[in-house]
Amino acid sequence: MTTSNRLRQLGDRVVGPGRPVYVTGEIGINHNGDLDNAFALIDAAVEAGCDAVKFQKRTPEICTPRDQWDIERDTPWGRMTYIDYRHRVEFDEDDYAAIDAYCKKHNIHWFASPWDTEAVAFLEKFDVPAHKVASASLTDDELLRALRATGKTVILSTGMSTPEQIRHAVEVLGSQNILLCHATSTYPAKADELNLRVINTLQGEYPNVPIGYSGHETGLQTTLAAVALGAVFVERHITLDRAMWGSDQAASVEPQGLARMVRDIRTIEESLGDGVKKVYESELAPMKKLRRVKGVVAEAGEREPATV
Ligand SMILES: C=C(OP(=O)(O)O)C(=O)O
Repeated sequence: MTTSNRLRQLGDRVVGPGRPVYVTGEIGINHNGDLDNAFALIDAAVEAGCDAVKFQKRTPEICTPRDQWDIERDTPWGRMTYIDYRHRVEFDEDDYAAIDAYCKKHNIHWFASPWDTEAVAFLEKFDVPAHKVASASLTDDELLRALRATGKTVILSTGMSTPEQIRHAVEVLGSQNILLCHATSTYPAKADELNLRVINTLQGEYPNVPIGYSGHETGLQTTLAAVALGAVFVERHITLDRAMWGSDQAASVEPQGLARMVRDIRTIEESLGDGVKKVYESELAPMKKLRRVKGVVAEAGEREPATV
């Protein structure tokens, strides 16, 4: 198996085995429709060393079932109908133009998961490096076909999906431009339902597709384990404060945690190495001091070192 066909272009970055893990801070709708919140979240992602921030883009009239439009609910902005609320947490074209400029200025990618085909057309007005398919949209062939037509890398999340549904979605999207993400779609996801070994199952089943991880757990250890298992792309929801209004906030990572997570991902990718057993130059002094039976002496860095 070569790795070259498991590499994907995301703007000016190449993502895949042997390349730095591409880390995405999923803002989703944790900005609560407030551009200042979005900028503060972008700042946190830049500060942490993320490669991208991500949003969710919906056309409310298409994504909200008609029978829910008029249901009233209490929100931080007063009592309003559900359709008004969905509009309240959506950014318009001017907002995204401001986000685009802000991300360019701070040298961080942004992209989004469109939840309907109008949202695909909306996002295509911008120079986004990729599109994402949320797990909930994996069975939406019309959306997948619209995304395939963009020619961009499509990141496909696989939460709440069967192997057959995933195979069908891959067929509709074509495997050449996609990156698959293992995910469990519960918020927060429990450790015993993360099933991180599915990352290896997907690697085996889709040898020509890079495999990543989109996490909704609390804590960071399991996301780091996903990287150790070979995830080449990582996405976690981010928030300014887990106590903020919104259904995704509680299962999101705050700025300090995000910085720790990216730092630890970089250490893990460095420490995974190339898998070739060798004796390091730096091991020679400890070897001299500690090893009683010398064995066959090998040069530092040789592929087949000492027999002991
Ligand atoms: C919900 C989303 O993705 P995931 O299924 O990976 O959480 C999304 O990208 O909007």
